[in-house]
Amino acid sequence: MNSCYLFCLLILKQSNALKRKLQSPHGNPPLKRQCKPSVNTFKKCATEAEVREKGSSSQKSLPKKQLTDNRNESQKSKPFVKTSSLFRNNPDIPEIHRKAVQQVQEDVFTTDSFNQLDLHPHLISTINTVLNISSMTSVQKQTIPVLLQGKDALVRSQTGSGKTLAYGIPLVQSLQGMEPKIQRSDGPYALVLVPTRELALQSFDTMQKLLKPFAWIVPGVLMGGEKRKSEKARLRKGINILISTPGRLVDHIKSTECIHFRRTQWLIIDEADRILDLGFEKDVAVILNALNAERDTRQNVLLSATLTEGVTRLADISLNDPISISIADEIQKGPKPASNTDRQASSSSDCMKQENFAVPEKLKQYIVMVPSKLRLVTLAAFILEKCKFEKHHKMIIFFSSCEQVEFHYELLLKVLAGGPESQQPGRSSVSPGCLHFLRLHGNMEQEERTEVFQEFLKSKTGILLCTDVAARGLDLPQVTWIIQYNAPASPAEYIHRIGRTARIGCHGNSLLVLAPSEAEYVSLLASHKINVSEIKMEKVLSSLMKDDRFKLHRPGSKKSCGTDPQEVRERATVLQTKFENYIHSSEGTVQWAKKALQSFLCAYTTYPRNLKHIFHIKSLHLGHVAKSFGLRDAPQNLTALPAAGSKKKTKPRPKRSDLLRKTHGKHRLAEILRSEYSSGMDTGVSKVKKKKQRKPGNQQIPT
Ligand SMILES: Nc1ncnc2c1ncn2[C@@H]1O[C@H](COP(=O)(O)OP(=O)(O)OP(=O)(O)O)[C@@H](O)[C@H]1O
Repeated sequence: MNSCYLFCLLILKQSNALKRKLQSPHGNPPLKRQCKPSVNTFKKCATEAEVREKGSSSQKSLPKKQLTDNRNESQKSKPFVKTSSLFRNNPDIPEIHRKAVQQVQEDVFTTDSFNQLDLHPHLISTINTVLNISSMTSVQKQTIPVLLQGKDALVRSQTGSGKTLAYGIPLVQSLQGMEPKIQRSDGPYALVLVPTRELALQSFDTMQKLLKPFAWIVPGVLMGGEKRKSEKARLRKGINILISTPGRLVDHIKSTECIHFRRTQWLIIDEADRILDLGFEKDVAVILNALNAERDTRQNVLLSATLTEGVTRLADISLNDPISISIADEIQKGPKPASNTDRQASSSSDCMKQENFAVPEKLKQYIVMVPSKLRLVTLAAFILEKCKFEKHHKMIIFFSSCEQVEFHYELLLKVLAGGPESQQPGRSSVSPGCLHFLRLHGNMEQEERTEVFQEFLKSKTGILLCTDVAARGLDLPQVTWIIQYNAPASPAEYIHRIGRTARIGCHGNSLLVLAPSEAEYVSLLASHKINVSEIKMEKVLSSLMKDDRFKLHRPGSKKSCGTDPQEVRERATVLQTKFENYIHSSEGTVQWAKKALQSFLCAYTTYPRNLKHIFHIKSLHLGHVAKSFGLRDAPQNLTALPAAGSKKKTKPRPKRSDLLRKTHGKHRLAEILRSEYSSGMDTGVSKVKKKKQRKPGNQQIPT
């Protein structure tokens, strides 16, 4: 049993001992909270919510005792379902008092064309015709000349500003001109490290396009989940630009004889701050040792939208007198030069000290404050509003664990979209108004992961439920909404998640769902110069008025009118009842919901220490949180839950349970739970062959 699991159990016991009293968000003694006055205006019969499912409209409201009795009866005949009130005993939603901050902004585009650079004409025409790009972005204008001069660089610019081409173009320019001509069998001249498999595929795709006129240079991708044997065969044949996730590369360094870095002259680390996180640090050290052992000199490039001073530790071991390029900081440093785009790269790394990250100009950021009990219905209402009634939206929803992604995917599919028959696999678009759910997380088979990624990439609409595996680097066109159902662990991760929309000058929106006890997160974002506006939960829920599936049928009920708050609440309760009915339709689904809840609680314990005052498990009310997983009561028996993956009705997740068993220390656990950027082969690293002899004199980085 891992430490997190024990911790959760401890917390659950504590929560029970609190007898469901609500906890003050500020850590004061628990208080019985009152609902807002406006909530109290809701009539008792509705808040008691003796909600009948379809076909039971002839029944009248019953006293509470009778209701309970009826419910017991209903185990057989199911005439009634009681949903305890969603709208009572919720904590107050605090007012958000904060100063508006001036967000850091960058100019994405310049008017300069690629012709101004000293590039091979075929490369320029490929950029123009294959990639359909004519003018450089700011980061490209700053970075390409520096890299063409052979210098090392630290590059920071906002999400979706074209960093891939900022390193891709000079890389291809330099390799195509090499004499004697590069041969496939030479092996890697360049190594590109990226944190996830999908980003590896995407970068590979871009590289392939750039290399069209230079067919003798072979790019290749190594990533977890692929057959190791076929990767070995490809390595044997030769890969000149090797794109890989760190874990998978380490695996090959340790077990594949033919891999070598004799000619590796470029090291590019994309999403460098992410790759330097605790989870990857060891892998990167192994990789740098392997590179250093075979070659003394190399050109190194580190890129991210959120490069910070913390990255200088890697910079120290991997960079040689680097040039720092930070588009936003150049703007902040002083009065704008005559031409906005004419900024000079800085030779100091001072600008990386800045922890205020640029946000795309056309990105509108929102938060919604939702009491735990109402989270699920609010999410569902928001999805309906944007993807069913407004249409033409493409949405990504972030969760903090794979189990939650699987759980919400199935639940929303069954209850909101009307079952799997409404989802035709393989299609790239759906009819307007029809909800099309997809999911992506680290416990899926690679084949399916790639299929889903490709499908969402090509699709004009759709709702992708995912973990942070999709937070970094992915360029998914036309995404209009980013929902963060669980708050990210850092402002940097917030920036990357929202950065999946509003790319390269496009419009986009993001919504962060916070519990009232998490309200201070808004100030935390503001302290990093991130401005958010509030959307009221009631406004989100009012979209249920457009969907008569959630209308409460009862004798004498009047015609629905506009956004009557009482009816909105009734409908929210009907929807919640549908969720609960689905969950309580079998013991298997109840266990499944408990597991998802448990994984949420586990993930909640992994927020870093500096955020514990905002995200402390003690401020969660277990019974209320349970409701957002469709459970009618706070689970009393989480201890009795089967081991992950062993229950028939629950989703088998052997990899995850393996990972959890192999987890040592909270940081590693946090890594797995929050991000799961694993190579897919990470548990197999132990079958390691000793790597070749290191060159004497080369610096060895401790692993
Ligand atoms: N000069 C350009 N003009 C127009 N579009 C461009 C240009 N350069 C790149 N793009 C396009 O912009 C999109 C985003 O580029 P890219 O994925 O490289 O951004 P990024 O800065 O790496 O983002 P992230 O920080 O999220 O990884 C891609 O679709 C790319 O094709």
